[in-house]
Amino acid sequence: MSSHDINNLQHSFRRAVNLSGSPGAVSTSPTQSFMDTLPRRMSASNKAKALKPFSTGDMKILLLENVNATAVDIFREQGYQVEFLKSSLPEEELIEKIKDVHAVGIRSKTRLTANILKHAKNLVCIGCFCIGTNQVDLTYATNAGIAVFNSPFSNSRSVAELIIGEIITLARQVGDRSIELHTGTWNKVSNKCWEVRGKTLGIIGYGHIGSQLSVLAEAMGLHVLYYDTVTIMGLGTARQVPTLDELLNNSDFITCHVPATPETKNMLSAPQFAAMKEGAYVLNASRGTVVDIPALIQAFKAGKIAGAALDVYPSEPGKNGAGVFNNDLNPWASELTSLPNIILTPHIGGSTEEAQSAIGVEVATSLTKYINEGTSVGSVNFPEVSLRSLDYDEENTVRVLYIHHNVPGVLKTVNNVLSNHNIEKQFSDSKDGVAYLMADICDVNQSDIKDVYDQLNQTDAKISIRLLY
Ligand SMILES: NC(=O)c1ccc[n+]([C@@H]2O[C@H](COP(=O)([O-])OP(=O)(O)OC[C@H]3O[C@@H](n4cnc5c(N)ncnc54)[C@H](O)[C@@H]3O)[C@@H](O)[C@H]2O)c1
Ligand SMILES: O=C(O)[C@H](O)COP(=O)(O)O
Repeated sequence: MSSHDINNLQHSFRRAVNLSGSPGAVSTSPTQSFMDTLPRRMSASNKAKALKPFSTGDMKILLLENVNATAVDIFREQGYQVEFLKSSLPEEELIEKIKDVHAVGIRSKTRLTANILKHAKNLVCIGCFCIGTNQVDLTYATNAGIAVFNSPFSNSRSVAELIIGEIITLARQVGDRSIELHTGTWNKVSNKCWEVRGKTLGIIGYGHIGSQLSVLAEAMGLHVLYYDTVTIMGLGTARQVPTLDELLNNSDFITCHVPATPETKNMLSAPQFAAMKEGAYVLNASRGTVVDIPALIQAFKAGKIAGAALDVYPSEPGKNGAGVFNNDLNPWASELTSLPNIILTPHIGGSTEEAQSAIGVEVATSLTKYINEGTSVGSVNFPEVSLRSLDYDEENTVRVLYIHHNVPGVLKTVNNVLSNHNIEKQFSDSKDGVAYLMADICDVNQSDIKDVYDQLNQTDAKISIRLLY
């Protein structure tokens, strides 16, 4: 039995009826062994309240990158132990911290590589408090039985609004005029300053953000073209084009809203800049790998593009501070920062109060439901499995959470074990070679629980097991 299994088992066996906010909450001591902790049932007066299936006070949550207070509140209300840090952590420090936590919450900066995750022996789930999940080694996480959650669209509107602001800022050279006046220079010019009305916006990636942006842009009188690998119905009069080149040839503003994938790496590089209209503007608030920045610098210097707005970079600092965006991080940094009409923002596309608050609630709720009930709805790497709440009024009911490799014969073996009891309800689904079975079994005596666990633990296909009761 791995230490991951042991921990999951111990936590499952340490269940107590721990009611959130209840002064009389019962919690088992972390020093108790699982044999000491007989299941305790809710009293009738507490029936309506949320029930934690084990001692939530034992759950350790590590939150990095200044995750919103809404999330911290939700976790603390559950009784979890929460460690909150404002910044990301260097690899060595993260390895130390992640060793004994059950859930970790990150944003876009923290890389959860296989090398880090292999130390996370107790980790049950990861919360990406953002849209992107490319910072997590999803393959490793899946094969280690770690569910990953994100917030797929809570900050889409914030990004779309930033891009609208930047389109006008670029077209009117507002950034340069502002910098000049900050240093006392009055430079009233109209040369190469444009209205956006009647111009064409080319959107690369017409997903949550791209499509929101499309609606806002049309309201300002822009024509919208979009390129996407999937055929998508255009909103308003926006028109999908069949090739990236067609979009590049015909757009005055080109904005990227695609995920970081091998296909989107350097999607805008020298040939694509060459294909753009003279004096086009380029915007990227997706991922730093999508635009080849040295090629962008060359295109700008050659007069091919008239300006750019970048919110994301191939390498980004792990924390705020003066001087952290430098040539050590990205070798072209000083050259880029010296150019006019290039708006540079520190990955703030989704950084609004509204977005962060909504993301905090959404991801913390998903993690809590997964930890307490096993519900994987909304997970990016697990099959979505859910059952109605476990009936804690029923004596001797146990919820079995069994994550396994999706190979033939597993369900037969598992149900052979479970069918010694009354299987009240069961749900199973698979995704990319990994399957997840959730079952509530009744008539399980205290002495049977370890037996169920041991038998499931011996199955070849097992990745991880939790028993909630
Ligand atoms: N700057 C920020 O703060 C910020 C905030 C939110 C999201 N983002 C990033 O923005 C990106 C887009 O987010 P979203 O929510 O709109 O994603 P989404 O998944 O809703 O949409 C992405 C779209 O890109 C398309 N696509 C994928 N590969 C493509 C390719 N090779 N060519 C053309 N189209 C392709 C998809 O079909 C999809 O329609 C993500 O990378 C996300 O991480 C950045
Ligand atoms: O993926 C995202 O949602 C964005 O890149 C925002 O990331 P952040 O939470 O680190 O600002």
